[in-house]
Amino acid sequence: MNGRVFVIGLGLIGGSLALSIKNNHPHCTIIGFDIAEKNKKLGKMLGVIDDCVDTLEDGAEEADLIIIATPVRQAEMMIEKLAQMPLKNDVLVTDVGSTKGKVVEKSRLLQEKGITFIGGHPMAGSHKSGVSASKALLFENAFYLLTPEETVDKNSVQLLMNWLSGTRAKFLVVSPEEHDLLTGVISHLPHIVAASLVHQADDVAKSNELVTRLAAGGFRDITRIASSSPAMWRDILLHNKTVLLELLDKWTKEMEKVKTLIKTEEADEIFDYFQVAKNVRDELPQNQKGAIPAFYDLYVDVPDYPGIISEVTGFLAKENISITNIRIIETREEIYGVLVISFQTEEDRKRAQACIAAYSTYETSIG
Ligand SMILES: NC(=O)C1=CN([C@@H]2O[C@H](COP(=O)(O)OP(=O)(O)OC[C@H]3O[C@@H](n4cnc5c(N)ncnc54)[C@H](O)[C@@H]3O)[C@@H](O)[C@H]2O)C=CC1
Ligand SMILES: O=C(O)C(=O)Cc1ccc(O)cc1
Repeated sequence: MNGRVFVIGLGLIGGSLALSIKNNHPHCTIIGFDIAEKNKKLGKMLGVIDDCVDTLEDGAEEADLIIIATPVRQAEMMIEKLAQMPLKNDVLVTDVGSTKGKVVEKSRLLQEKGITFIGGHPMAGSHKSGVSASKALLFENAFYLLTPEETVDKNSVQLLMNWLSGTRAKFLVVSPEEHDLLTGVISHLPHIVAASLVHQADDVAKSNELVTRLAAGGFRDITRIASSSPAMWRDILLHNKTVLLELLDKWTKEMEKVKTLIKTEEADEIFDYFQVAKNVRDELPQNQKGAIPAFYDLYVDVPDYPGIISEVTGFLAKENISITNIRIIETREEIYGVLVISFQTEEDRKRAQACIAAYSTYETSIG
């Protein structure tokens, strides 16, 4: 497709969408805007955008597609501003925010001007932020939720999906309310819990320095998402207030239940509590991107000697297999350590497994 795409907010998500749109529509022109000058410069330098503009007006007026990719409270402000600007009659406006209720409500200002707005949320991402972390295939196989209001023409929804086809995401239409409930349960509440676990450990660390050292393993993994952008999460919590207050009430009750089970030493019920959770979790789809992305981890049993990491990455480099992360699990005191290598795709993980088997006798497992 030809046309001008205007991306407002050149961060992880705005940048990744810009790259994926360009991949499938090489003849379109991607213009970027960000309040931070350095992000515009970086976006251009990295080839994420074709050009940048100094003001919102300069980018919006001639745009065929406008993507608002700022934190959600800023997104509301962007909509207010766009509603006061002369825009093309047939421009499509969308956003990428993690909450939808308030953004869609605000979008009625555009609708009153005859401008089509379709709320959007690519349900994949990372705890990293910024345009330099952008990837064209960040959303591959992820769900991409769209929340068009009933007044929105089906052709406009199709047009937006065509623009976004390079994401290779799976589009799903839901109402803004359903969206906020679903993401509250599977993404927003878990972020609050992750942050609270870090706070709790930090509190104990003040009187026992061993906490920090021991937290390097599994604790670090389950609290990874607590490293996400505080500004983004502040806005998400404020936007999804009603849903989150209800979920937190339920969570508190759930914790009270667990407390009682422990106090009364109900061994069988405690067992059941974990057994049911295990059954449910084991049935969740594997290797499919959700809001909290799955990583394609490969565990490699390796001898613990200096240079082992470069030896194994050397095997992978010979076969041109890219990795996204590598670390050693240090929980064991014996001679052998476990190297955990993360890949972007299942195919890369399979190739890596075959490659390591071909070059060494190290045992591998997918955990
Ligand atoms: N990070 C993630 O994993 C995901 C984030 N989202 C949503 O995407 C949106 C963007 O998130 P990220 O790209 O991760 O954040 P980011 O922090 O990487 O990028 C946001 C960008 O917006 C810019 N910005 C802020 N206010 C602005 C304004 N008034 N005008 C122009 N630019 C402005 C910032 O300077 C920054 O470059 C958020 O609404 C978030 O809820 C959605 C899916 C995943
Ligand atoms: O880094 C992670 O695990 C995330 O949870 C990414 C994420 C953050 C916000 C979203 O709205 C969707 C996905």
